[in-house]
Amino acid sequence: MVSTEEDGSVEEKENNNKKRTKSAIAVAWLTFYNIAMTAGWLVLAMAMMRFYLQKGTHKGLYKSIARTLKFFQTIALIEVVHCAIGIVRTSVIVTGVQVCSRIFMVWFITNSIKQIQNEESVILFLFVWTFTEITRYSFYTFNLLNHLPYFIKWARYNMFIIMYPLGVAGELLTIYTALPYVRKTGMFSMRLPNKYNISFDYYYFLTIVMLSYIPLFPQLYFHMLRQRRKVLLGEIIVEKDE
Ligand SMILES: CCCCCCCCCCCCC[C@@H](O)CC(=O)SCCNC(=O)CCNC(=O)[C@H](O)C(C)(C)COP(=O)(O)OP(=O)(O)OC[C@H]1O[C@@H](n2cnc3c(N)ncnc32)[C@H](O)[C@@H]1OP(=O)(O)O
Repeated sequence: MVSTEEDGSVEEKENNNKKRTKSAIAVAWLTFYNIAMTAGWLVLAMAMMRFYLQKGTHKGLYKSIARTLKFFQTIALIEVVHCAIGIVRTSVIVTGVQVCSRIFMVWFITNSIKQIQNEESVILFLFVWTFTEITRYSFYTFNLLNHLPYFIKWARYNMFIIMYPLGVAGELLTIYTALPYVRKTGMFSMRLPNKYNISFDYYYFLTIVMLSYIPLFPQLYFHMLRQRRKVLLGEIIVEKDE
Protein backbone atom coordinates (compact mmCIF):
# COMPACT_ATOMS: atom_id res chain seq x y z
CA MET A 1 0.00 0.00 0.00
CA VAL A 2 2.74 2.37 1.10
CA SER A 3 4.78 1.36 -1.89
CA THR A 4 1.81 1.98 -4.29
CA GLU A 5 1.27 5.45 -2.82
CA GLU A 6 4.96 6.14 -3.16
CA ASP A 7 4.93 4.87 -6.77
CA GLY A 8 1.94 7.09 -7.46
CA SER A 9 3.61 10.19 -6.15
CA VAL A 10 6.84 9.41 -8.02
CA GLU A 11 4.82 8.96 -11.19
CA GLU A 12 2.95 12.19 -10.52
CA LYS A 13 6.22 14.02 -9.89
CA GLU A 14 7.67 12.61 -13.10
CA ASN A 15 4.59 13.70 -15.02
CA ASN A 16 4.78 17.19 -13.54
CA ASN A 17 8.47 17.35 -14.38
CA LYS A 18 7.74 16.25 -17.94
CA LYS A 19 5.02 18.91 -18.20
CA ARG A 20 7.39 21.59 -16.87
CA THR A 21 10.21 20.49 -19.21
CA LYS A 22 7.82 20.43 -22.18
CA SER A 23 6.53 23.90 -21.48
CA ALA A 24 10.08 25.19 -20.92
CA ILE A 25 11.07 23.72 -24.30
CA ALA A 26 7.97 25.22 -25.88
CA VAL A 27 8.71 28.65 -24.41
CA ALA A 28 12.36 28.45 -25.56
CA TRP A 29 11.30 27.41 -29.06
CA LEU A 30 8.60 30.10 -29.33
CA THR A 31 11.04 32.76 -28.11
CA PHE A 32 13.59 31.70 -30.72
CA TYR A 33 10.91 31.50 -33.44
CA ASN A 34 9.43 34.93 -32.65
CA ILE A 35 12.87 36.61 -32.47
CA ALA A 36 13.82 35.08 -35.83
CA MET A 37 10.54 36.19 -37.42
CA THR A 38 10.79 39.72 -35.99
CA ALA A 39 14.33 39.93 -37.39
CA GLY A 40 13.19 38.57 -40.78
CA TRP A 41 10.42 41.12 -41.17
CA LEU A 42 12.74 43.91 -39.95
CA VAL A 43 15.23 42.91 -42.66
CA LEU A 44 12.36 43.13 -45.18
CA ALA A 45 11.32 46.57 -43.90
CA MET A 46 14.89 47.86 -44.16
CA ALA A 47 15.37 46.36 -47.64
CA MET A 48 12.17 48.04 -48.84
CA MET A 49 13.14 51.41 -47.35
CA ARG A 50 16.66 51.21 -48.76
CA PHE A 51 15.33 50.30 -52.21
CA TYR A 52 12.89 53.21 -52.23
CA LEU A 53 15.46 55.72 -50.95
CA GLN A 54 18.06 54.62 -53.51
CA LYS A 55 15.80 54.26 -56.57
CA GLY A 56 13.07 56.78 -55.77
CA THR A 57 10.43 54.41 -57.21
CA HIS A 58 8.55 51.29 -56.15
CA LYS A 59 9.18 49.68 -59.54
CA GLY A 60 11.43 46.66 -59.06
CA LEU A 61 10.92 46.68 -55.28
CA TYR A 62 9.00 43.39 -55.18
CA LYS A 63 11.67 41.62 -57.24
CA SER A 64 14.40 42.87 -54.94
CA ILE A 65 12.78 41.46 -51.79
CA ALA A 66 10.95 38.44 -53.29
CA ARG A 67 13.28 35.75 -51.93
CA THR A 68 13.25 37.01 -48.35
CA LEU A 69 9.49 37.55 -48.43
CA LYS A 70 8.82 34.04 -49.77
CA PHE A 71 11.08 32.54 -47.13
CA PHE A 72 9.60 34.27 -44.08
CA GLN A 73 5.99 34.10 -45.21
CA THR A 74 6.24 30.39 -46.05
CA ILE A 75 7.97 29.60 -42.73
CA ALA A 76 4.84 30.99 -41.02
CA LEU A 77 3.20 27.62 -41.76
CA ILE A 78 4.95 26.52 -38.56
CA GLU A 79 2.34 28.60 -36.72
CA VAL A 80 -0.39 26.22 -37.83
CA VAL A 81 1.69 23.42 -36.28
CA HIS A 82 2.04 25.46 -33.04
CA CYS A 83 -1.76 25.61 -32.81
CA ALA A 84 -2.25 21.96 -33.78
CA ILE A 85 0.12 20.67 -31.10
CA GLY A 86 -1.33 23.10 -28.56
CA ILE A 87 1.76 25.15 -27.64
CA VAL A 88 -0.16 28.36 -28.43
CA ARG A 89 -3.77 29.01 -27.55
CA THR A 90 -5.02 29.95 -31.01
CA SER A 91 -7.45 28.23 -33.34
CA VAL A 92 -5.89 26.09 -36.10
CA ILE A 93 -8.59 27.26 -38.48
CA VAL A 94 -8.14 30.99 -37.85
CA THR A 95 -4.35 30.71 -38.14
CA GLY A 96 -4.62 28.34 -41.13
CA VAL A 97 -6.82 30.73 -43.11
CA GLN A 98 -4.58 33.69 -42.27
CA VAL A 99 -1.31 31.93 -43.17
CA CYS A 100 -2.60 30.05 -46.25
CA SER A 101 -4.19 33.13 -47.81
CA ARG A 102 -0.85 34.97 -47.44
CA ILE A 103 1.15 32.08 -48.89
CA PHE A 104 -1.31 31.88 -51.77
CA MET A 105 -0.89 35.64 -52.41
CA VAL A 106 2.88 35.32 -52.44
CA TRP A 107 3.40 32.13 -54.46
CA PHE A 108 0.37 31.81 -56.74
CA ILE A 109 -0.33 35.47 -57.46
CA THR A 110 2.57 37.88 -57.02
CA ASN A 111 5.40 35.48 -57.66
CA SER A 112 3.73 33.75 -60.62
CA ILE A 113 2.45 36.80 -62.49
CA LYS A 114 5.43 39.05 -63.22
CA GLN A 115 3.26 41.70 -64.93
CA ILE A 116 1.61 42.71 -61.65
CA GLN A 117 4.70 42.86 -59.46
CA ASN A 118 5.07 46.64 -59.88
CA GLU A 119 1.46 47.47 -59.00
CA GLU A 120 0.88 49.94 -56.15
CA SER A 121 -1.50 47.40 -54.56
CA VAL A 122 1.45 45.00 -54.08
CA ILE A 123 3.37 47.71 -52.24
CA LEU A 124 0.27 48.39 -50.14
CA PHE A 125 -0.09 44.83 -48.86
CA LEU A 126 3.70 44.46 -48.48
CA PHE A 127 3.84 47.59 -46.31
CA VAL A 128 0.85 46.49 -44.22
CA TRP A 129 2.08 42.89 -43.75
CA THR A 130 5.57 44.09 -42.77
CA PHE A 131 4.30 46.59 -40.21
CA THR A 132 1.84 44.06 -38.77
CA GLU A 133 4.32 41.22 -38.51
CA ILE A 134 7.04 43.30 -36.85
CA THR A 135 4.47 44.38 -34.25
CA ARG A 136 2.94 40.91 -33.84
CA TYR A 137 6.19 38.92 -33.47
CA SER A 138 7.79 41.50 -31.18
CA PHE A 139 4.59 41.41 -29.07
CA TYR A 140 4.86 37.61 -28.70
CA THR A 141 8.62 37.83 -27.96
CA PHE A 142 8.38 40.48 -25.23
CA ASN A 143 5.29 38.77 -23.82
CA LEU A 144 7.18 35.46 -23.51
CA LEU A 145 10.06 37.30 -21.82
CA ASN A 146 7.57 38.97 -19.42
CA HIS A 147 8.80 42.43 -20.43
CA LEU A 148 6.07 43.73 -22.71
CA PRO A 149 6.22 47.49 -23.36
CA TYR A 150 2.71 48.98 -23.37
CA PHE A 151 3.15 50.65 -26.79
CA ILE A 152 3.75 47.25 -28.45
CA LYS A 153 0.67 45.79 -26.76
CA TRP A 154 -1.29 48.89 -27.80
CA ALA A 155 -0.05 48.66 -31.39
CA ARG A 156 -0.78 44.89 -31.60
CA TYR A 157 -4.40 45.33 -30.53
CA ASN A 158 -5.21 48.68 -32.20
CA MET A 159 -3.32 48.99 -35.47
CA PHE A 160 -5.06 45.97 -37.00
CA ILE A 161 -8.31 47.98 -36.99
CA ILE A 162 -6.91 50.00 -39.93
CA MET A 163 -4.20 47.63 -41.17
CA TYR A 164 -6.45 44.60 -41.71
CA PRO A 165 -8.84 46.33 -44.16
CA LEU A 166 -5.88 48.03 -45.87
CA GLY A 167 -4.08 44.71 -46.30
CA VAL A 168 -7.20 43.05 -47.64
CA ALA A 169 -7.73 45.96 -50.07
CA GLY A 170 -4.15 45.56 -51.34
CA GLU A 171 -4.59 41.80 -51.76
CA LEU A 172 -7.96 42.02 -53.51
CA LEU A 173 -6.80 44.80 -55.86
CA THR A 174 -3.74 42.72 -56.74
CA ILE A 175 -5.82 39.64 -57.57
CA TYR A 176 -8.24 41.82 -59.55
CA THR A 177 -5.35 43.27 -61.58
CA ALA A 178 -4.06 39.75 -62.22
CA LEU A 179 -7.35 38.50 -63.68
CA PRO A 180 -6.85 39.74 -67.29
CA TYR A 181 -3.36 38.15 -67.45
CA VAL A 182 -4.68 34.90 -66.08
CA ARG A 183 -7.50 34.86 -68.65
CA LYS A 184 -5.15 35.77 -71.52
CA THR A 185 -2.46 33.21 -70.72
CA GLY A 186 -4.70 30.44 -69.35
CA MET A 187 -2.08 29.86 -66.65
CA PHE A 188 -2.59 27.04 -64.12
CA SER A 189 -5.70 26.03 -66.09
CA MET A 190 -6.64 22.71 -67.68
CA ARG A 191 -9.04 22.64 -70.57
CA LEU A 192 -10.94 19.63 -71.85
CA PRO A 193 -10.24 17.36 -73.59
CA ASN A 194 -7.16 16.12 -71.74
CA LYS A 195 -5.92 12.72 -70.64
CA TYR A 196 -7.07 13.26 -67.03
CA ASN A 197 -10.54 14.37 -68.13
CA ILE A 198 -10.34 17.24 -65.65
CA SER A 199 -11.19 20.87 -66.28
CA PHE A 200 -9.84 23.67 -64.10
CA ASP A 201 -10.01 27.38 -64.80
CA TYR A 202 -7.66 29.50 -62.67
CA TYR A 203 -9.55 32.66 -63.68
CA TYR A 204 -12.76 31.38 -62.08
CA PHE A 205 -10.82 29.96 -59.15
CA LEU A 206 -9.40 33.44 -58.45
CA THR A 207 -12.89 34.91 -58.69
CA ILE A 208 -14.02 32.40 -56.04
CA VAL A 209 -10.99 33.24 -53.88
CA MET A 210 -11.93 36.94 -54.06
CA LEU A 211 -15.52 36.15 -53.13
CA SER A 212 -14.38 33.96 -50.22
CA TYR A 213 -12.96 37.08 -48.52
CA ILE A 214 -16.59 38.16 -47.92
CA PRO A 215 -17.41 35.39 -45.40
CA LEU A 216 -13.84 34.74 -44.15
CA PHE A 217 -12.36 38.17 -43.54
CA PRO A 218 -15.06 39.34 -41.07
CA GLN A 219 -14.41 36.21 -38.99
CA LEU A 220 -10.70 37.04 -38.70
CA TYR A 221 -11.47 40.68 -38.01
CA PHE A 222 -14.04 39.90 -35.29
CA HIS A 223 -11.64 37.36 -33.79
CA MET A 224 -9.07 40.15 -33.45
CA LEU A 225 -11.69 42.54 -32.02
CA ARG A 226 -12.52 39.89 -29.37
CA GLN A 227 -8.81 39.44 -28.61
CA ARG A 228 -8.53 43.23 -28.28
CA ARG A 229 -11.40 43.37 -25.78
CA LYS A 230 -9.87 40.48 -23.82
CA VAL A 231 -6.32 41.83 -23.69
CA LEU A 232 -6.81 45.60 -23.51
CA LEU A 233 -10.10 45.79 -21.63
CA GLY A 234 -9.78 42.56 -19.62
CA GLU A 235 -13.16 41.21 -20.76
CA ILE A 236 -13.72 37.51 -20.17
CA ILE A 237 -14.82 36.03 -23.47
CA VAL A 238 -16.22 32.54 -23.74
CA GLU A 239 -15.17 31.36 -27.20
CA LYS A 240 -17.15 28.78 -29.13
CA ASP A 241 -15.04 25.88 -30.43
CA GLU A 242 -13.58 27.30 -33.66
C1 LIG B 1 -5.90 28.37 -51.01
C2 LIG B 1 -6.46 29.72 -51.17
C3 LIG B 1 -6.88 30.33 -49.89
C4 LIG B 1 -7.60 31.59 -50.11
C5 LIG B 1 -8.36 32.03 -48.91
C6 LIG B 1 -8.95 33.33 -49.15
C7 LIG B 1 -9.69 33.88 -47.97
C8 LIG B 1 -8.91 34.89 -47.25
C9 LIG B 1 -9.63 35.69 -46.27
C10 LIG B 1 -8.67 36.19 -45.22
C11 LIG B 1 -8.01 37.44 -45.54
C12 LIG B 1 -6.76 37.67 -44.69
C13 LIG B 1 -6.02 38.73 -45.27
C14 LIG B 1 -4.74 39.07 -44.53
O1 LIG B 1 -3.65 38.45 -45.16
C15 LIG B 1 -4.54 40.51 -44.53
C16 LIG B 1 -3.58 40.96 -43.50
O2 LIG B 1 -2.98 40.28 -42.73
S1 LIG B 1 -3.41 42.58 -43.47
C17 LIG B 1 -2.42 42.96 -42.05
C18 LIG B 1 -3.23 43.05 -40.78
N1 LIG B 1 -3.24 41.77 -40.23
C19 LIG B 1 -3.30 41.51 -38.94
O3 LIG B 1 -3.39 42.38 -38.10
C20 LIG B 1 -3.18 40.09 -38.61
C21 LIG B 1 -4.01 39.77 -37.48
N2 LIG B 1 -4.01 38.36 -37.39
C22 LIG B 1 -3.30 37.71 -36.48
O4 LIG B 1 -2.68 38.27 -35.66
C23 LIG B 1 -3.25 36.22 -36.45
O5 LIG B 1 -2.89 35.80 -37.67
C24 LIG B 1 -4.52 35.57 -35.96
C25 LIG B 1 -4.33 34.07 -36.02
C26 LIG B 1 -5.68 35.96 -36.86
C27 LIG B 1 -4.88 36.00 -34.55
O6 LIG B 1 -3.92 35.78 -33.68
P1 LIG B 1 -4.16 35.03 -32.29
O7 LIG B 1 -5.45 34.33 -32.22
O8 LIG B 1 -2.94 34.22 -32.09
O9 LIG B 1 -4.31 36.17 -31.27
P2 LIG B 1 -3.28 36.65 -30.24
O10 LIG B 1 -2.15 37.30 -30.92
O11 LIG B 1 -4.05 37.52 -29.30
O12 LIG B 1 -2.72 35.33 -29.50
C28 LIG B 1 -3.54 34.38 -28.82
C29 LIG B 1 -2.69 33.56 -27.86
O13 LIG B 1 -1.71 32.77 -28.54
C30 LIG B 1 -0.42 33.18 -28.19
N3 LIG B 1 0.43 33.09 -29.36
C31 LIG B 1 0.00 33.04 -30.63
N4 LIG B 1 1.03 32.95 -31.46
C32 LIG B 1 2.13 32.95 -30.70
C33 LIG B 1 3.51 32.88 -30.97
N5 LIG B 1 3.99 32.82 -32.22
N6 LIG B 1 4.36 32.91 -29.93
C34 LIG B 1 3.91 32.98 -28.66
N7 LIG B 1 2.62 33.03 -28.33
C35 LIG B 1 1.74 33.02 -29.34
C36 LIG B 1 -0.62 34.59 -27.71
O14 LIG B 1 0.38 35.04 -26.87
C37 LIG B 1 -1.93 34.42 -26.96
O15 LIG B 1 -1.73 33.73 -25.76
P3 LIG B 1 -2.52 34.07 -24.43
O16 LIG B 1 -3.98 34.04 -24.76
O17 LIG B 1 -2.09 33.02 -23.47
O18 LIG B 1 -2.05 35.43 -24.04
